[in-house]
Amino acid sequence: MHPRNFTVETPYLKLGLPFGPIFVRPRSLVLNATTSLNIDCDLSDDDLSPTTQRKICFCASQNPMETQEQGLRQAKSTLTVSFPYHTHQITEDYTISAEIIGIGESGKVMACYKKDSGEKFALKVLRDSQKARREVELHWLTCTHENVVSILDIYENTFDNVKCLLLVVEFLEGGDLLSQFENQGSIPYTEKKVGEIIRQIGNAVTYLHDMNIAHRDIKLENILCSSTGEDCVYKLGDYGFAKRPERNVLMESPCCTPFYAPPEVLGRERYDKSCDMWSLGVAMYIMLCGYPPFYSMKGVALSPGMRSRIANGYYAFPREEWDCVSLDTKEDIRCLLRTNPSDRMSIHELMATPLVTGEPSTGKAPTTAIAIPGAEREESQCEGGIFFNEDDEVPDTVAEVLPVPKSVRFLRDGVKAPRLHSIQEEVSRAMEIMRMGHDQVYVKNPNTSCNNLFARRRAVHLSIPRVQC
Ligand SMILES: Nc1ncnc2c1ncn2[C@@H]1O[C@H](COP(=O)(O)OP(=O)(O)OP(=O)(O)O)[C@@H](O)[C@H]1O
Repeated sequence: MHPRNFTVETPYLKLGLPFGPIFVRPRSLVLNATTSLNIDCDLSDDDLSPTTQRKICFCASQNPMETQEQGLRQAKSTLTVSFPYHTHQITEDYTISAEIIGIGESGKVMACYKKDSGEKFALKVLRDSQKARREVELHWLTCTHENVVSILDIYENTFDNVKCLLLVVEFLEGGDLLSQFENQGSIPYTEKKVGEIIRQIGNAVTYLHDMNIAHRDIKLENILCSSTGEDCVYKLGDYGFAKRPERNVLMESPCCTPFYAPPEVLGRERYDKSCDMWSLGVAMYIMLCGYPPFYSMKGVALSPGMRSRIANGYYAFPREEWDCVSLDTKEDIRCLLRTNPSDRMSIHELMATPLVTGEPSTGKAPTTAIAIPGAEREESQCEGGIFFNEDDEVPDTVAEVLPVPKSVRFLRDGVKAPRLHSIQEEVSRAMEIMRMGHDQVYVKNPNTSCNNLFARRRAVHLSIPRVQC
């Protein structure tokens, strides 16, 4: 689409982007994501002779494009940040449109158009920070993969004395997978379709994990679709929580290998990757039945009950939706939703499953999701089924277990289901808890919180009336 057809150049202040005066400079930079990290990851341990190791270490701390173009700057901290970026104003190259493509926690994603070709792209603006730089760096390192959203250009521009990183990425017309799923009524996808989605996203995750990068925020909103048709290509985006082992431990050692890394660092790395596998399990579950495995029944953000159910792996495969799903696929989900990170299926194991490869299934019998006394009692009602009492707390005794999980009752009783988007928010917060070393704490607004437990305590102790939600 050409910008002449529909867009008027927007006053940037309206977008909260007070672009300054434009300085025109000759430029020709096209980002080329060949990066030193590829080099250090592609080598097997055997290849790591001391000379090679030193060479890699050197490469890892140098930006090979540093001298390529005026306006391109090497990031200041070479050990932690290594991506090329422009320092001239983005408006010299792109027309920023008022069209909002999506809204995420870190702000709006806007449409922008390349001035010389009229091509549409998506623009993400991040306030410059260590976290933002990590996001851009890890995304840039992996963005040449066909199932990762490609980065076209990166700018470092200052607006009102606030330094920002501007990320121009390919625009994916099909939008995010959660919206696509909801737009068709949250009707479960077939196993074939889920297998195809997981195959593509799994390819991206394999690529990341093999580079020792954990995405840590895999969810349907962060899977972007090239189209709404059968030929859709699925791509992983939003590296806001992505992480790889601390460079100062793994890279600053004299020979540039993990020999000096303490076990907790290596352990954490494995933990982070297994967090991705758990998320893939949740995504698969949602796509196969139309509701998530874990959520609060009271429509509140992450309740104590939901938290406990996640921690204990209490979820169900209610028959109504899951009878038509193969035993193998349910078993895959069980292996992905294992509570102990080290027991969880790895990405390589997932990629070898019949669901992903499309090969005939072995038809092996499933194991139970979690062994709790009395769970067998429910088998007739819901396979692998567990939990849920009225107060959204984890049941203390088996007697409190309901035969039909409340999690799906709203579907059967014709009650309007909560939008998956709001449920996903809760799952996202659960993810925050699962991430080790997460650097954001979510604090609810006490005046508007609908959390029942909090409301009860507030009413009892402070005589403040309950919020009507
Ligand atoms: N390249 C793109 N093409 C099309 N839509 C996009 C693109 N990038 C982002 N979006 C839309 O914008 C939404 C938010 O984008 P993104 O996840 O990158 O932002 P965020 O602020 O990091 O969000 P989050 O809340 O997940 O942290 C996406 O869910 C998607 O709907």
